[in-house]
Amino acid sequence: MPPYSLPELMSFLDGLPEPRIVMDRDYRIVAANQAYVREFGDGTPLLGRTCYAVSHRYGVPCDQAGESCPLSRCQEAGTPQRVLHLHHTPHGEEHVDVELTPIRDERGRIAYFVETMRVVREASGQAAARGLVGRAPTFVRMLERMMRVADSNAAVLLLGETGTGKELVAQAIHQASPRRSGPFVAVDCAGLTETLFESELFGYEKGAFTGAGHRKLGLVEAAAGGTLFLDEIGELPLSLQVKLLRLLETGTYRRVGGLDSLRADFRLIAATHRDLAAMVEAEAFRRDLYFRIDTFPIHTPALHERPEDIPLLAESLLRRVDRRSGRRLSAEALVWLAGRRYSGNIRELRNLIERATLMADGEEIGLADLQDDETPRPAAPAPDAGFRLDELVDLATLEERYLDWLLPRLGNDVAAAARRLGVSARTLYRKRQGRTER
Ligand SMILES: Nc1ncnc2c1ncn2[C@@H]1O[C@H](COP(=O)(O)OP(=O)(O)OP(=O)(O)O)[C@@H](O)[C@H]1O
Repeated sequence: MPPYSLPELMSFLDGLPEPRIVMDRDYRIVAANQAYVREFGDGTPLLGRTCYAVSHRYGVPCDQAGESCPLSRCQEAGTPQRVLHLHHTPHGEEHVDVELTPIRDERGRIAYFVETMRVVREASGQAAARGLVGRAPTFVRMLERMMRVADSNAAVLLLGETGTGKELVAQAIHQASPRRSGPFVAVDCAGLTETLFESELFGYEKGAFTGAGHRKLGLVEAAAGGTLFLDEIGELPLSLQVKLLRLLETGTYRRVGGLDSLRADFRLIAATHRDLAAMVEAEAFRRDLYFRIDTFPIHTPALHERPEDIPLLAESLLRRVDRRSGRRLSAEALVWLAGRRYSGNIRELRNLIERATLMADGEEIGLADLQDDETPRPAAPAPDAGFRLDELVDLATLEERYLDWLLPRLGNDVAAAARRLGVSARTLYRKRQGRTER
């Protein structure tokens, strides 16, 4: 017998707000608390049914259906296990954060498992008019990392191609964090010049410089109690990286023209589409700043890493951009969208759908509406188009043009290009920045 009888365990669990069930070693539900019945109950009795049948409609445990199973992991490791699963709920399929804790009998053997569930409100597994949507394994992996880090105050670094949803992910982490009632302040580092950096981030006192007619709050101060999102951090010039590092290390700053040292109170989320590690090697990004912001990196997958999500995203984006409600994409249109390459990722998909909604007159958006795309797109260059030069140029220009031709072919991956060219990434960065090699 376990140290607690089932009725004792249940009366304890019933008092808890989160949905919880108790399972035996054979995956059978032996008890469910009131919160679980309220949120996940489907009207049919739960007791005696297996968790995989109720949550997934599987005939076999999750690990035999190609998913990770927290129960078998918990059994093997003997410690609590946490995973993210897509579960059937009365509201359709939703992402659920599942935590399993073993309950031992007096001889130390695992007798039961208590499973605690939390529906992830920050992302949807079905088409939705707002927020993150997705169900592909790469998306679920990202979501799992987001949910793990959200509770903490750790710095997060979002790494992913342009248009993969880094800003949306940053907002979702903020929403899932204890700072959700505080502000979310986004800063585009690409737009920060030397002169703007301090006045934008730290604010200024009245009379700090000509034109400073009143005290202005900086973005760091505006983010107090919330999250500061530094977008495009890879674009920050080296001279400004030092200033940012000082803020992060000391946790204090001064308004321009001010004497008081003010304490910063924000959770940092930074994002970039650049290969920061390669930039560090190339000395284009400070190593100390990199390690300061890289506490918890999260990769935001490109569309080609989650092609199965394209129809779901397309349906969701249609609800967001169409001024007429209730229209659908034709089956043919969905197939065409799913088979396309997107160098601009979800942003490009969104634009494509928005244009099509303007072209379509009927209730259905068809292939012709999508293909009526007259804007010349900076399409990814055809891989077989060779390098050509039709005029006489000096060697420096030749090198420059060759790099202009080569880099897009390698996805603008400087580290990969450097390997192909037999030079260091650092040399290549310097060439791109128009500097002479040291
Ligand atoms: N998982 C998702 N579900 C639904 N919409 C998404 C998702 N990810 C991104 N989007 C939408 O795609 C567009 C681009 O997203 P976002 O601006 O967050 O990308 P980004 O990675 O920050 O881009 P950049 O690097 O260019 O700043 C936005 O309209 C956003 O709402």
